Amino acid sequence: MADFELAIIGSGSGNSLITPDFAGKPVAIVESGSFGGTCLNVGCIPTKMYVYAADVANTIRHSARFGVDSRFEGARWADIRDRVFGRIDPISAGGLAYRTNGENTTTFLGRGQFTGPKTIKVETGEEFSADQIVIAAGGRPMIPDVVAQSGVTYYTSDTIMRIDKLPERLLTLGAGYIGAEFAHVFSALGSQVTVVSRGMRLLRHLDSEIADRFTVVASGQWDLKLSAQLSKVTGDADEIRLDFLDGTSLVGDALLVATGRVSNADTLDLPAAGIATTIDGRVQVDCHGRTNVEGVWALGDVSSDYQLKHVANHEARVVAHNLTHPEDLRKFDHRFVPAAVFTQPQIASVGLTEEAARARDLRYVVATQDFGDTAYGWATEDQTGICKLIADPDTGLLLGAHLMGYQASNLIQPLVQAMSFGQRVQDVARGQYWIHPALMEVVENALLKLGLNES
Ligand SMILES: Cc1cc2nc3c(=O)[nH]c(=O)nc-3n(C[C@H](O)[C@H](O)[C@H](O)COP(=O)(O)OP(=O)(O)OC[C@H]3O[C@@H](n4cnc5c(N)ncnc54)[C@H](O)[C@@H]3O)c2cc1C
Ligand SMILES: NC(=O)c1ccc[n+]([C@@H]2O[C@H](COP(=O)([O-])OP(=O)(O)OC[C@H]3O[C@@H](n4cnc5c(N)ncnc54)[C@H](O)[C@@H]3O)[C@@H](O)[C@H]2O)c1
Repeated sequence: MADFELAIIGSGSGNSLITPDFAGKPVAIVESGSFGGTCLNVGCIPTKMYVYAADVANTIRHSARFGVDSRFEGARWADIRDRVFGRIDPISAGGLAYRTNGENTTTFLGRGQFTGPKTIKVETGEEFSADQIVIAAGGRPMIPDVVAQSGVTYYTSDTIMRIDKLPERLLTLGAGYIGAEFAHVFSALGSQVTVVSRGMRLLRHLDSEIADRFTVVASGQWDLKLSAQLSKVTGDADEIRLDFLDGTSLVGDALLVATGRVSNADTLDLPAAGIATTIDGRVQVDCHGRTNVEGVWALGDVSSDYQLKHVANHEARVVAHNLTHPEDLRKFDHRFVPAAVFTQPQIASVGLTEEAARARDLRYVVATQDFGDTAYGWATEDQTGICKLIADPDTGLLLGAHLMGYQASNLIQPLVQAMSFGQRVQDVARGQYWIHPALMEVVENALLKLGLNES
């Protein structure tokens, strides 16, 4: 049986573990799907390339508001798709070739499973051992039974970006990140989109003020079916029908299921290695990325509290260090994890929601700044954008930041920085210049509005 110094299951964030510290040392990497993992092939990167095309389409649609006449004449779906995957597929293929031809790296293409604490068998029949193993096997879409057992053809984020033509009527089950991003993409490019949400509001993980505001904006863009309890899914290749407990139904040409993602931990035969899992089925790790089995580590969606690429990347950097520095272990830093939803309008958040601050019985103050009440907001005719900040009035430290509006995913960064480095609101607001009349003034104004106890 071949023996490796390091074996990695999953070529997403796991691929970045092969640092110069492993130069000349034998490393195995096992991949059952597309090389490069979710973010590259079916996640962050292709979705944001589609989102950009959707933003362009909407800019054209709404240009008359600025006195610029134009007409949206349609989207060439196949051309958009081919631009996206014409960029991505060669990167995936190049990454695979690089590792396959690498002097010290061996790729195994197929599903890997544990056969013991330090041994892995690939579905191709190959089996090997390794001194250290990193589980970076990610997650997969969760499909509710009512859909899975219906026998009806449906799409997930893994498949919908490769379809041949834009559906006329798209039904989106789930109103989280993926539902909101794809609703924007398909609606802007020309589909009639209906978003089906179990709750009263979309993106319910957000601060409720932002989620409420977004739900109102979304209702002007897409058809919404809120508080929906799906009872039956039927249909054929031409039409899908969703029936709900309240007696209503919806029909569409295609169904996107976006009801969350689950860890792939259950596919790895972890019991064969004695590796423990959490109650919700993720690989259990400590703050250094160690599982309960010595020499076996895990990171990213398969084990993390977060299903975000910047978190998986961070965890990979920590584990990469720890693999070769057993006397100087680093810790994951999950204190201030930001996230953005690339829908229309964009949404970004970090830290506590107001509900969470209240539930923790914290002393806090809140300030909000509408994008529309700043000079750049006048330029963009913004009517919905908001920056909401939550801070501790005594220490002047931010507790949470929540933005909805143009470029929210960028605007939030100085707030993430302030929280990460313990910078006080007063210092951030007045200890530096803010470029006038940049859109970033929404952040400056919100900071200045916070009613703190000292200045
Ligand atoms: C549609 C979509 C959009 C997203 N957009 C964003 C975004 O904008 N920003 C953001 O931060 N995050 C985003 N995410 C989340 C992000 O993609 C993930 O958090 C991140 O890719 C997780 O990385 P990972 O390395 O843990 O897992 P992955 O990248 O999923 O890598 C795991 C790899 O392991 C392989 N594998 C699984 N089981 C086995 C096995 N038994 N044997 C061998 N190989 C195996 C899989 O094929 C996969 O290639 C998005 C996700 C989706 C689905
Ligand atoms: N921009 C980004 O960073 C980005 C983009 C896409 C995905 N992601 C990551 O991927 C994860 C998965 O995305 P997602 O949108 O699938 O999950 P999600 O958790 O964001 O949203 C899932 C939605 O499905 C609903 N739902 C769950 N079970 C259901 C059921 N049985 N019937 C009907 N509705 C149901 C939930 O109420 C929720 O509205 C996200 O949590 C996020 O971490 C991130």
